[in-house]
Amino acid sequence: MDLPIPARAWFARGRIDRALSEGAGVGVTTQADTQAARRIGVFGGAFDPPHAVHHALAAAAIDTLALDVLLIVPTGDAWHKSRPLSPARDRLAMCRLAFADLPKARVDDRELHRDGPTYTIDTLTELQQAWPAAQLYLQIGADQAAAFHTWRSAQAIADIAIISIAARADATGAALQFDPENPLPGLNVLPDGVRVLPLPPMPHSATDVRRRVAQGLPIDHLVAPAVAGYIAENHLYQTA
Ligand SMILES: Nc1ncnc2c1ncn2[C@@H]1O[C@H](COP(=O)(O)OP(=O)(O)OP(=O)(O)O)[C@@H](O)[C@H]1O
Ligand SMILES: O=C(O)c1ccc[n+]([C@@H]2O[C@H](COP(=O)([O-])O)[C@@H](O)[C@H]2O)c1
Repeated sequence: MDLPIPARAWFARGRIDRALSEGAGVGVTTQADTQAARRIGVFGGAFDPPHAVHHALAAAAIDTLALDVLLIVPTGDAWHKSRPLSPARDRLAMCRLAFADLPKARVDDRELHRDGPTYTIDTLTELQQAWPAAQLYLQIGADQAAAFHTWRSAQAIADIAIISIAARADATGAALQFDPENPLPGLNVLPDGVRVLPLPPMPHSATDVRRRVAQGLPIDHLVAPAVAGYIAENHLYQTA
């Protein structure tokens, strides 16, 4: 399924450098700009690269969960991924471009500055300490919901944050197994501790984007124009 992405003037390739240097409207979180936030969403990922469904999830989470702010958190050292990620600088830059049209999104680079493997519990604990009055929402896809019990301190995460899950399809378009009655297998979560976003299962993946770039196939229907421009200008994903 292709998602239309509104092309904004500054998404044009020639303006990417300017957008990056200005932060493209989404900066690193500061205490000032989220001080009043009571509903803080956290959407972490490798974002290698951020694609159309990441954007759709972010927009849906902001609306459905009535978030004051959604932190887009690129992963530092993804201990759970078998392949090395692209440089943090590139993934951070692409996140700034990909989510810039969502006024409530903030790209937060804290995990990129943390030593050692990236654990979401560390991020949520920091946020909880910084904003003790806020309710935290953690946004994940159905693949991560199925693997959630393997995360470090998974139960503690579910105790700290409401987990918001988006259905996902595999490359064939078949929906991943996801039981709304038992959305986080192996965990003890109250019904109001979990939300499911009203989105259909979609098969997009960063793996597919990387593979298509390596094969010289178009990716314009899969990523924002500015992200496609960044990938081309920086010669990313030349090999899958
Ligand atoms: N098509 C999708 N549907 C639902 N959730 C998704 C989808 N793509 C990514 N997500 C979710 O977005 C978050 C970040 O994902 P990530 O950056 O690893 O993208 P990815 O497409 O899964 O990447 P890769 O193909 O490299 O593994 C995860 O919680 C993941 O479950
Ligand atoms: O903390 C953990 O143990 C943990 C295990 C697996 C995934 N995560 C986080 O889940 C998010 C999505 O992961 P991924 O692999 O789909 O990009 C990202 O922020 C990861 O850091 C976190």
